[in-house]
Amino acid sequence: MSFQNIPILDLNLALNPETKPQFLEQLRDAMINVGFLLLKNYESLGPNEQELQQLKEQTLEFFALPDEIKLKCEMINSPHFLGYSRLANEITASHTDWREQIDLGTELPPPKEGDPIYKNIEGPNLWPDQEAIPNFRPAVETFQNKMAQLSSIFRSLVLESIGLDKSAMDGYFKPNQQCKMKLIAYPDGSALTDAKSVALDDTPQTQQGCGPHRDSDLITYIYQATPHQDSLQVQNFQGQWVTVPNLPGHLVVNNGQTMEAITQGVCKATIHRVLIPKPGSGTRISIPFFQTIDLDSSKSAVQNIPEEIIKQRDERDKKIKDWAVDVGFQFKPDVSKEPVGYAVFKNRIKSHQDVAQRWYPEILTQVLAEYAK
Ligand SMILES: O=C(O)CCC(=O)C(=O)O
Ligand SMILES: [Fe+2]
Repeated sequence: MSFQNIPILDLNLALNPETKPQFLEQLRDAMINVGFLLLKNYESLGPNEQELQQLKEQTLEFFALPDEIKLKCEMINSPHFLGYSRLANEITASHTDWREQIDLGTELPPPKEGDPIYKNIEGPNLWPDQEAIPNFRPAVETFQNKMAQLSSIFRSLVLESIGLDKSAMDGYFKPNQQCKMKLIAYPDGSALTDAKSVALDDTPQTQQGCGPHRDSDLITYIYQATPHQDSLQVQNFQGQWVTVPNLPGHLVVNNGQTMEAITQGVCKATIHRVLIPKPGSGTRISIPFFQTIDLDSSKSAVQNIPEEIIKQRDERDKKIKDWAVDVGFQFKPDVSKEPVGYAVFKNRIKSHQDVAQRWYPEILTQVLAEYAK
């Protein structure tokens, strides 16, 4: 049988040499057999309660800004796929996502002339007008810095848990490595009665807050900022949807496809989705942080994974049935053939076709042709 619950891990156990082996064992199981976990007691290495609260307040303030201010930093103005997306403008698994969001990344310069096209994933943010929301940028940057620190330590623990040296992935990162994040608002069902899809001829009857997908990055961390319980779901390896509990003081942690690719499939990138919050439950706010690797990385997968771990991967794969029936097509990184940036770039094009139409019309045509195959 595949997993029925999301494991809960206590980071304090990892910080004490006596309990670290127990932590690593739980972590290995979560990485191989679930792909998702809930992490508690991360404050000494990551954001504290007050910093998360500030980020939540700034997120609420941002979404409450007049449309004209939000639209000034709309993603269509960014060749880097950063900025604000209005409600119902994003597509996942061929349907509209009934959410509104702003994509933010580590503040970086645009790529240089002559750089490969996928380098456009990196660039400056489109910040909302500082006068309208002065505390927004500091709250976002504090969160990014703390999460960059936490995710880097967590990555070493993951490597140790699958029998590798904790520095085994250092070569996949570069100085000032870009991290991504999103502030997302999911209006509840009763607020969507008159809503219209921007991108497709869809209605909120799909119940799709965000359609079934695997993340593209290395590891994702999600701060579920409002107490909604029944929105985020993970598909187990028999195709059943398992709800991720929303526990105060816990971050959701999940593997992305890059992680799966560079660990030879050991760490599973599990399919997940978000349902529209129940009518009357208010807007759900969720803040995922995406740890990414150097876009230029075309190193092959990590080597030297112990036999015993590979065996656990193969046992899991033998049991996988009916999985991924409705996830739709996604570009999967194949680090042995091309730099990881290509897959990440194509997935951005597919999700944000209006942005792609403006900045990369020819590549959009190619991506849609590949997607239709
Ligand atoms: O809203 C959430 O909690 C998760 C969203 C998600 O899976 C994503 O944006 O990749
Ligand atoms: Fe996701």
